Amino acid sequence: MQSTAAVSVSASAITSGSGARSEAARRPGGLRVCGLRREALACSSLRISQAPARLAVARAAAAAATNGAVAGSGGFDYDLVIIGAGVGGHGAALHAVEEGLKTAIIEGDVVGGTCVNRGCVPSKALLAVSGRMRELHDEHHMKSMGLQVSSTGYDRQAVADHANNLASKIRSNLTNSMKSLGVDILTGVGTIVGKQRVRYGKVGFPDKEITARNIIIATGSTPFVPKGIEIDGKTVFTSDHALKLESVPDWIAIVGSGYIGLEFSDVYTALGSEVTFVEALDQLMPGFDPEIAKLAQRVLINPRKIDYHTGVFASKITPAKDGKPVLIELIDAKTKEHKETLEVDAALIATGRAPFTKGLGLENINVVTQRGFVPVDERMRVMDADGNVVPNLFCIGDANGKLMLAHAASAQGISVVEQISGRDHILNHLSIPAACFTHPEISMVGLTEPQAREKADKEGFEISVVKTSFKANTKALAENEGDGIAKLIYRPDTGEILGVHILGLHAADLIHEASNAIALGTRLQDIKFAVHAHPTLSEVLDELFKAAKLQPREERGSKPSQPPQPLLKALSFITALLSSSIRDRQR
Ligand SMILES: Cc1cc2nc3c(=O)[nH]c(=O)nc-3n(C[C@H](O)[C@H](O)[C@H](O)COP(=O)(O)OP(=O)(O)OC[C@H]3O[C@@H](n4cnc5c(N)ncnc54)[C@H](O)[C@@H]3O)c2cc1C
Ligand SMILES: NC(=O)c1ccc[n+]([C@@H]2O[C@H](COP(=O)([O-])OP(=O)(O)OC[C@H]3O[C@@H](n4cnc5c(N)ncnc54)[C@H](O)[C@@H]3O)[C@@H](O)[C@H]2O)c1
Repeated sequence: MQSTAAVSVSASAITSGSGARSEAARRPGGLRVCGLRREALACSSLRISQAPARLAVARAAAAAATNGAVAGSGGFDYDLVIIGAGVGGHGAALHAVEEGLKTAIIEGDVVGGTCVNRGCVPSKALLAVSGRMRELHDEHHMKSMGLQVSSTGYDRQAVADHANNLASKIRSNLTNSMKSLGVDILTGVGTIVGKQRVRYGKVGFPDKEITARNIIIATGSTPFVPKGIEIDGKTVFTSDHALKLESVPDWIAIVGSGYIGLEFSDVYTALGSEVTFVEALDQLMPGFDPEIAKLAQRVLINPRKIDYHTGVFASKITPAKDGKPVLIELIDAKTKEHKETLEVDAALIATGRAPFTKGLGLENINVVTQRGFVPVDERMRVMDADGNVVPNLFCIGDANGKLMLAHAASAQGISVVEQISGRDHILNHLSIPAACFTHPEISMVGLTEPQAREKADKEGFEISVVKTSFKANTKALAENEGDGIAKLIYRPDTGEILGVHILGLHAADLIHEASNAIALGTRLQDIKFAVHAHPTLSEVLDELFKAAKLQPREERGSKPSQPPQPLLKALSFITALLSSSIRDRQR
């Protein structure tokens, strides 16, 4: 039991879990890449002493990619300026300094952005508490393992402090990792004032100007609040307020059953609230694979104190005032007719996020946003109003709206730095996993079944689907956590993995075997022979891959698997090295 999480318990025997460890990933060149997941401590141990040898090569390659001028020269103040120090900007900055690029990051608020201060980090601290509370409250679960819990309770302020302290810790780790590597952290709001020129300073009065060979916009997003909803921050609020856990309402309506809604329903119900979901679409969790959403409803919604209204919009929400409760007017999502008015203690608005791109000065460079999102191509290069690439300007993370996840933002940033370092790179977004950290967790990568069927119909191939259950897994049963399935959608003719969806214990960790397989182009005919330790939850995926029925070898598509990314990277590194040494000899 972590002492910082304020759950008070008295149990006859409880085994404590260990904390997560972050680790720097190794790259072919021998340097570690510090990205989002390496945010905690590993970045400070990055071996920068190895950098100089590659630095010259990287600079030469970057120069080649940007019309011949050597990076750091040519009159620019910086090789790279990043606007926004969230996880996307941080991932890009660390990779840039590793590549030898002189880098600055401009932040208008606090380092860490949404994920660290108002998103992933504090929410996962609250979910860690809710997971333990849920387990300790589950008398049947405890008894079946021979445990007795005589009483449970929590101290709301201490739980809130746990989340806040974690955010502060990660924020300072992020800041220190950039400082120690020589990233210039510039304070103020950044505005693009012309090609390769950024001004920054106080809002409306940006008084300092810098130039950069390349600029990355990484300005993120803020909560989207539909018209008619009045936020008072006390009884009607967004995740920004909810994460402070200033209260635990007896009855809370959660508007929107996406990631935020679902995770907060897990927190609130574990802490004793009753929840009512209001969802505009016809089913809860509409973003998930429908079969997984259905099972999630059986596991995460129905047994808990949760009811729901689907197919309705919350058209008007009035905060509690003068002894009156929060009023929520529901209208039919299709006919727009008034359906009913809910009276609740509080309402959490979890209806998506809006890009934070106002005031960026995009009009100065002929860029028009689309619903606020910065238009980009598959290389994150910003497109102008005429559909042309704006040279030396990129946009990553929530601000481009491609995939609003922390690790996606960071991966896009690393991909951009690869390009400006002279190595072409396109990130395969279908290989990026996502997870919802409920108890149990849900995770996914690639296509949902309906998406895969649509693609198959269009492109004229067959798909197959197999499933395995956590109920048949020894480790899950030892933990008494047999609720859950894993689902694989694949092409029987080629063995290509199209999508994997998991609901069950530690699903968020399990998904990486599938996402790495997709990223590296590994086919089922190969991965099904990989060996998994016994007894582990990973065997759920082992079973899944083995269950896939492929066409006989001679009938299978002959298209070779995509070469692994590390191999591609190593090849492009060698090419860059050779071409820079040839150029050196010609000078
Ligand atoms: C409650 C919640 C939970 C979440 N949980 C998860 C999770 O578990 N896993 C996950 O992958 N994702 C999660 N997300 C999503 C994740 O937080 C975002 O996808 C991620 O933060 C996006 O990163 P970013 O770098 O694009 O933007 P942000 O993190 O939003 O950072 C943008 C930064 O830019 C700064 N900025 C904006 N404009 C300017 C300007 N003009 N000049 C200077 N600075 C500027 C902002 O102040 C901010 O610091 C969660 C989100 C929320 C709200
Ligand atoms: N674990 C994670 O990775 C994690 C956790 C939290 C947030 N996030 C990210 O943050 C982003 C925002 O999350 P979110 O849950 O707010 O958005 P979301 O897009 O996941 O879900 C929003 C839901 O609100 C519904 N909705 C919209 N307007 C409505 C209205 N007026 N009345 C009723 N329902 C309405 C939508 O149909 C949808 O189901 C997501 O894109 C997600 O990627 C990720």
